[in-house]
Amino acid sequence: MIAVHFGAGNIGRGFIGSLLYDAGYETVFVDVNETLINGINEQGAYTIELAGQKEEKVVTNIAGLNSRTQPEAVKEAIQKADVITTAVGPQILPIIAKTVAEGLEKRVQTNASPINIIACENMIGGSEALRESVLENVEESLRAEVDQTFGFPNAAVDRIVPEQHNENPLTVKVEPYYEWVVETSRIKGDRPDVAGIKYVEELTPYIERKLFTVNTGHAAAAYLGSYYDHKTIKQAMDNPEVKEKVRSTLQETGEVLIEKYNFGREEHQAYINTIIERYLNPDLSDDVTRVARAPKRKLGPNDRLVRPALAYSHLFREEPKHLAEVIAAALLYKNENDPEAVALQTSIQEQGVRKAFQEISEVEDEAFLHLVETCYGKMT
Ligand SMILES: NC(=O)c1ccc[n+]([C@@H]2O[C@H](COP(=O)([O-])OP(=O)(O)OC[C@H]3O[C@@H](n4cnc5c(N)ncnc54)[C@H](O)[C@@H]3O)[C@@H](O)[C@H]2O)c1
Ligand SMILES: O=P(O)(O)OC[C@@H](O)[C@@H](O)[C@H](O)[C@H](O)CO
Repeated sequence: MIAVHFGAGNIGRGFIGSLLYDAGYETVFVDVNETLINGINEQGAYTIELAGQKEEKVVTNIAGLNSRTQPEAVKEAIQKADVITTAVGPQILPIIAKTVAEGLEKRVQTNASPINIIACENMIGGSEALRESVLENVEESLRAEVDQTFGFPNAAVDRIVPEQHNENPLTVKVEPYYEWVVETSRIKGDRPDVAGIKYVEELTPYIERKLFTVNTGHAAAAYLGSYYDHKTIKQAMDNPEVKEKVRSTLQETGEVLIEKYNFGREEHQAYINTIIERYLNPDLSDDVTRVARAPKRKLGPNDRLVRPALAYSHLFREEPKHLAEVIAAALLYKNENDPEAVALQTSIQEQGVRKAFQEISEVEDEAFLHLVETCYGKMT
C-alpha cells in the first residue's frame, strides 16, 4: 500500500507519517525542503521521540520527492497511491492543488480506482477547500469524473509537535497524545485502513471542539504570552495571570461548544483540563512564535478566535470579553520573522486597528469591533 503525503514537516513526520507506517503503508513524502527530502532518501528512516518517554520509535518504508524539481514523479506516485494526505498549512493547499489535480487527471484516465485525499490542517473544511482548488485546476472535460471518483473527507488532527532543534533534521520530538478524526460521509471507495483514525459520520463537532479548544487556548497562551514577553508556551502558562486568562477564554468557547453540540459539561471540562496540562508539558519546549505564527490567518472569520467569539455573543447576548482580549493581544503581536505579523502591523499603522481588524476578520458587528478596539486600547 502506498501513501503520498504532502508536507514532511513537524506534523507530517511526527504524526501522519507515524500512523501511516503503523498501518503498513510505504509513505512517499512530498515537500519543497531539499534537506528533508534528501535526508528521507538517504537515511530511509527517521526517529520519533515521545516527550517524557524513554523509548523511541523508528519509522521506515519511506521515500521522498521534491515537488519543485520532480513534479512528474509526484504525479506518477499519485497514480499509484492508495491514500493521499497533506500537512502543509492552509495557505499552501491552493499551491499543491495544481500538482494533485494533474496527478488525479492522469489517474482517472489510467486507473479508475477511487482514493481519498485527506487534508490534515488546522482549519474547518480543509479537505473540502483542497477539493475546490483541485477541481479548479482539473481540465473541464475530466472535472465531473475526477469529482465522482476521488473523495476529500475532512479531518481534525491533534498532536503538539513543536519546532525541532535536533542534530538529525529528520528526528522529531512529539507529545505522546494524539487524535485523528476523519469524516466518513465524503469517503469514496474503501476507508483508509489506519488504526489510529477515528471515523465519524459528521466532523463539524470534532473539528470545532478541537480548533476552538486546543487551538484557541494555544493562541491565547501564545499571544498573551508574547504580550508578557514569554518565550515558550510553558513559560507563558507558568504565569498565573496568563493561565487564568487562557482558562477563562476556554470557558467562553466551552459554552459555545456545549450549547451547539450538547457536549456533557463535565466531559468538556475534563477535555479543557487535559489540554491545559498538555500546554504545561515539562518535556516539550514549544516556542510562542510557532504557536502565534500567521496571526492574520488566526484572526480570520472561520478561525479559532473570531468564529467562537461571534458565536458567543450571538448565542448568549453577552460580550466574549476574554476572547476579545486575546484578539487584542493577537493584534499587538510583533515578530519581524513572521510575514503575516509584519503585514498585520503595517496594516494597523496605515489604517488603524479597527479597520485593520475588520478587514482581516470580516466582522460587521459594530459592538464587537468596539469591544476589541477597547481591549486593544487598554493594552497599549
Ligand atoms: N505542529 C503541530 O503541532 C500541528 C498539530 C496539528 C496540526 N498541525 C497542522 O499541520 C500543518 C503543518 O504544520 P507543521 O507544524 O507540520 O508545519 P511545518 O512547517 O513543520 O510543515 C509544513 C511542511 O510543508 C512543506 N511545504 C511548504 N510548501 C510546500 C509545497 N508547496 N509542497 C509540499 N510541501 C510544502 C514545508 O516545507 C514543511 O516541511 C498545518 O496546517 C498545521 O496547522 C500542526
Ligand atoms: O498550526 P497552527 O499555526 O494552526 O496553530 C499552532 C498550534 O496551535 C498548533 O500547531 C497546535 O500545536 C496543534 O494544532 C495541536 O494539535
